[in-house]
Amino acid sequence: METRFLGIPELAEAPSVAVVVDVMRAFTVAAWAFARGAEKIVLAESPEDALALKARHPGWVALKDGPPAPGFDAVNSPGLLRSADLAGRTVVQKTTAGTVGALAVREASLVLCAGFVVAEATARVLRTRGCDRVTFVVTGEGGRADEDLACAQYIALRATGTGTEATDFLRRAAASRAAAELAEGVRQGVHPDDVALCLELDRFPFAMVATSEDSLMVLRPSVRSAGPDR
Ligand SMILES: O=C(O)[C@H](CS(=O)(=O)O)OP(=O)(O)O
Ligand SMILES: [Mg+2]
Repeated sequence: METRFLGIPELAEAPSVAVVVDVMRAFTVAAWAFARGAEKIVLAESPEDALALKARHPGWVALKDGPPAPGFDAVNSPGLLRSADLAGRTVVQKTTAGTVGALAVREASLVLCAGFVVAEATARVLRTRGCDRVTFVVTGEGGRADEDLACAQYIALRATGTGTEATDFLRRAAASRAAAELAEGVRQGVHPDDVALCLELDRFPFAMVATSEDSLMVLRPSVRSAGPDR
């Protein structure tokens, strides 16, 4: 498998297969939303778009990063979301890095959104589909966020089938700037358990696939299909 690791500003043309990584916190939050019963997540272009979508669909749950904001129902925190009842709900998510990265590769034929909590499930999709060229989008800090790069490198190694040990990759993520900012209260809309929740390896058995639906980019969980792994 040929892999490359790019920041959002480095995405020149649409890749064929993209794995968009945001460990802290967008795609850990997305995975928790599905675990709490959400049917789908619409990735919004802007806070204004998120609110406009919610205005058209009052039953939808609008979520954005930063502090609680008027019109929004939730913040981008796994610790705060893990007790929410989202059964059957549609979540509209807008964050600084993760959702922007996914929208930047919306023309790709396969878009997976990932963090450590869905690492093995994501790698399995790449293996079973026999993807030979994969672009990992390292969403944080213009491509330099080490929590995202470490997770991307780990998934890439798992996808090639090698028995990669996760410890060093998780250690890098735990030592990242994002982890420090979350722990020190620099970032807002934070629960004390957020960093630990973002570092839970393979907490969930599903991968997360984003596709275009009616001009929106929609993320859904993808449970392992029957049949042999390759
Ligand atoms: O909510 C987060 O952790 C960040 C927001 S920021 O980097 O603190 O501004 O967003 P994400 O897109 O999940 O990295
Ligand atoms: Mg991030």
